[in-house]
Amino acid sequence: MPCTTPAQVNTERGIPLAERTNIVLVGPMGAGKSTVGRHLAARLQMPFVDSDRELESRTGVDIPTIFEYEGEEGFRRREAAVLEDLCARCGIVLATGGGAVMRPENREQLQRCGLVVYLRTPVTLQLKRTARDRNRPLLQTEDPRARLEALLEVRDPLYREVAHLIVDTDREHLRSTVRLIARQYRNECAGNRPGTQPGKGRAPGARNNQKRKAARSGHRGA
Ligand SMILES: Nc1ncnc2c1ncn2[C@@H]1O[C@H](COP(=O)(O)OP(=O)(O)O)[C@@H](O)[C@H]1O
Ligand SMILES: O=C(O)C1=C[C@@H](OP(=O)(O)O)[C@@H](O)[C@H](O)C1
Ligand SMILES: [Mg+2]
Repeated sequence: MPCTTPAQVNTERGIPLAERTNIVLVGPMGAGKSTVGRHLAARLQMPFVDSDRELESRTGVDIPTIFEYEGEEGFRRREAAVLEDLCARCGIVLATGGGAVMRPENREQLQRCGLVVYLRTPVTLQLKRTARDRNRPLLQTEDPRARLEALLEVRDPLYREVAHLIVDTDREHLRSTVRLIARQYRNECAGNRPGTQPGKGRAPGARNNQKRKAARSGHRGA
């Protein structure tokens, strides 16, 4: 269900821009989705939801326990159900888990419900940021670098497919990443929320995936 007035129409993939009132962060483990999401939400005064934390609070157990008892398949099933519920909300900042893009139905819902931002991060940085955390079952392996590389090979095209905007987190500090996404959201989507006005101008440094794709396919982007 659209959150607001269907005044603006975006031709890209037939998805009305007016449905996008959320900000959705995608990207690999250690990209900073949870961290950037929390700061972004504070800056924009929007509620912040992390789909992994939501899943943990619904089940009452942590992610490694879900993997232990139900395997990755069980985790993905639960994750998809959580994402479906969260995508029905309006005006939130949503940090997804790194594998949220694996299911086509997730990709479609994420795309529809918000401005999707891919936090692109090199594997070396992912490794550094996740080294001390035991809460990611997929990295509890002999060779986490090889695992991250293999995952990125499969997932990078999916992150790109779903994203409206790609931000390189290795080139930007946390604060400037947050500022850049906030500005882009204000420009593109904030006017969709009642009582808000879209901003002016484009955030410097932002790479608008939608517009690049639209230019290639001869469409006009959002
Ligand atoms: N832009 C950043 N610069 C420096 N450290 C970061 C940045 N983003 C995240 N981190 C750190 O990296 C770790 C993993 O970040 P997290 O937000 O949990 O990533 P994700 O949710 O994408 O897996 C955290 O300790 C966080 O403080
Ligand atoms: O990449 C993945 O498949 C996963 C990423 C994790 O979230 P973060 O990306 O926030 O670390 C979490 O959802 C789970 O451990 C699986
Ligand atoms: Mg996270």
